[in-house]
Amino acid sequence: MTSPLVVTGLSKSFTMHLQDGVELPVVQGVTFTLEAGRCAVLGGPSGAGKSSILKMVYGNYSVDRGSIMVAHRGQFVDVATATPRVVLGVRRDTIGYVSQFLRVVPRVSALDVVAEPLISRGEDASAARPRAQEMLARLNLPERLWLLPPATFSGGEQQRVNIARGFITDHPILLLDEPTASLDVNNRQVVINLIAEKKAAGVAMLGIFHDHDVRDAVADSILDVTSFAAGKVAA
Ligand SMILES: Nc1ncnc2c1ncn2[C@@H]1O[C@H](COP(=O)(O)OP(=O)(O)OP(=O)(O)O)[C@@H](O)[C@H]1O
Repeated sequence: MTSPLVVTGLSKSFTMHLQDGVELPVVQGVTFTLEAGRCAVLGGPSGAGKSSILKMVYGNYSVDRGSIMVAHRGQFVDVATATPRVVLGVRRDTIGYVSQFLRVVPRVSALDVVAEPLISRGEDASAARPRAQEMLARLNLPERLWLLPPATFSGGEQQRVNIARGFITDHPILLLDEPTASLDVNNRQVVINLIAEKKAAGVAMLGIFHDHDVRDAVADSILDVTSFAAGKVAA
């Protein structure tokens, strides 16, 4: 089977313009392949560049060298060099992203925040809203909160809205940036179950999990970010 995501020789440094243009190397030569139905976890110490890799794959950070080939609408596109228009298409149809924090939109209810990715992909609101309710119920968000905007929710409540929004779609690739960071043990287990269901559905996942129990439960392979620059071969 063709891999949905092939990353080759990815390198990036940041130029600190306020400090005489000092170059801060972040990652070098990152090379890996994601497989459908498996979850690869980025490992390595704090500051090794794990989040930066996710942001490059999602097209949020520019890339200095290397390629990010994504199977998108029946062909491969290189996110590293794609136009913003193509990157938006990749995000709509191919790569989903569950970040640690919810980007709160004023006056939009939690239910609509969760249903929105389905509606923007052409699903009817009448079908999308019950699915959003189902996701919020699974993540134990109290029903009294569903019609309120999440701006005043607790950190864990906001994160659950964010997870519901990220997992509701059927993107074939899912990026997970510490989705369980502020969750209690019950809700962590819900996320572990959601990831298992995505695997069964053939979704390829790339994630960062600082919680060892969650990492052990979901990881099919660990990609040590520091090993690439040293020229070692990744799992
Ligand atoms: N936008 C940016 N501008 C400048 N430096 C940045 C930027 N984003 C990340 N960095 C730097 O790149 C390095 C890697 O950061 P990154 O967040 O990718 O690491 P990480 O492995 O995800 O860390 P953690 O496990 O602590 O979240 C850090 O030294 C960070 O300060």
